[in-house]
Amino acid sequence: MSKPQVAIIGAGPTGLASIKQCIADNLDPVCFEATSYTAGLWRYTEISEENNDPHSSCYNSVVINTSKEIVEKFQLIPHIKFNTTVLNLTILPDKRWNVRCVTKGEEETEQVFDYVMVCTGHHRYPRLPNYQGMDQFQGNQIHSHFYRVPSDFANKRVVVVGCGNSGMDISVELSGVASQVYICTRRGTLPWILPRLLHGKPIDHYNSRFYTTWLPSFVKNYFIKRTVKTTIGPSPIPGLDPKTNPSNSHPTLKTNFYDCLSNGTIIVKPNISRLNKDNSIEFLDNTKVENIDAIIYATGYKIEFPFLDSKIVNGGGEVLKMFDEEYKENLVWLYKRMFPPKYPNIAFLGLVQLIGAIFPLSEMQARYITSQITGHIPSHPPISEMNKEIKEHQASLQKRYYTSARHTIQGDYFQELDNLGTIPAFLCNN
Ligand SMILES: NC(=O)C1=CN([C@@H]2O[C@H](COP(=O)(O)OP(=O)(O)OC[C@H]3O[C@@H](n4cnc5c(N)ncnc54)[C@H](OP(=O)(O)O)[C@@H]3O)[C@@H](O)[C@H]2O)C=CC1
Repeated sequence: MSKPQVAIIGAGPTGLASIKQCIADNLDPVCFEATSYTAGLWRYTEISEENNDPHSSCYNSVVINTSKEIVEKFQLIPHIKFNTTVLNLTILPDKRWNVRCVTKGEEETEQVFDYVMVCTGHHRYPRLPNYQGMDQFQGNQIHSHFYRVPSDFANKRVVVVGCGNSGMDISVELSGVASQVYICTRRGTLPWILPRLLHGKPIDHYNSRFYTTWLPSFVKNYFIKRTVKTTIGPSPIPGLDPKTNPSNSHPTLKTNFYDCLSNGTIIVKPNISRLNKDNSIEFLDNTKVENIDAIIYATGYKIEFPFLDSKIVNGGGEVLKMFDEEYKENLVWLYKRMFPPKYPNIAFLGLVQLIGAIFPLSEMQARYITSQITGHIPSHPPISEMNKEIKEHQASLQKRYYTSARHTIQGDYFQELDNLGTIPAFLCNN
């Protein structure tokens, strides 16, 4: 009998884990990778005329592990079709998937697969705000996806929009070279800023099952607030400390942001109300800054899969009606964070924003899927049960996090691993 054929889309860390696991389970994987290299969105690439729409969102100072070891050790390269973009996936009457793709400089081709593992990540397509006057502003406007090095902004007056990790990192980098940096927060406050290291260890290493699963959130919030108070302290500019609890948002990690606030190289502003032709910018508190050279929108990413009908990922009409306008832009309606209830033989991996590293979960997801393809673990429950699980998960996210497009795929490290790893047949098989 021939081996089941599996299409893997993307050779980033999640795609590489998927190839490795398919090989281990005696499946036949073909990985389609749009670029000429592995590591996908996690590989730093310069922006140039030839590479003006980069895959990677990494700026030069982000420290990354490009997964070279796994590629070499498990001999994954022969399974990857580089420079090959998947254009379209269609489901066939026998529930297999037709993959239409094109390799650079060649004709389009089609191939049928028993299963598809989508591993393209969620930091590829910039989300932009919509401000009055954006089309009239004469300065440079870019999304943080296109930001690479601070020297491009030397001696410039720059406005950074958004206070996630990108906005905070970039504004601090720029503060060393720009003549003035402004950062806008649409919440009116700064986010919770947590120490990167605590007693010499990365802060996420203090996560434990007991902490994340058993402690009530008011106790967790108390501990985090106390840690922040004793390590970082409050904002040096009064009135900017967050009004929500630490557990209500994706955390932001410490840079020397507060140093920059105190010496004035970064000034915090509320959201923008309009941009003007004379390069001035007005804010919601009726203040105005003049002569702005550049705006960097660090406003996060859209979760998109251009080769697929979006309702496969977000559940479509009836499901979308349940959510707020912004939240539904990035809604992911997947059973166990991977499986669209109505579409068999396809899974999305790495679509969880963990507080902790994503790579162990990607690997666990790949193992779960290949165990299911090989029949070591049971297939899915009925569609109604899958929808119920997703609905409950989304309700718990909405209860915990404030409503924002950045919070639709949040996950806790241990719960997400346990959600897959506690199935006995799965453990025995691996
Ligand atoms: N060094 C590191 O470890 C880094 C990690 N990252 C990770 O990459 C991921 C993406 O981060 P990032 O690029 O910061 O994106 P995020 O989605 O995390 O943050 C986006 C920011 O933009 C704000 N925003 C969104 N839409 C608007 C709007 N229309 N008007 C004004 N403000 C808006 C959000 O506000 P609100 O909160 O109100 O939604 C939020 O402050 C995260 O997981 C992050 O942790 C990124 C950079 C560095």
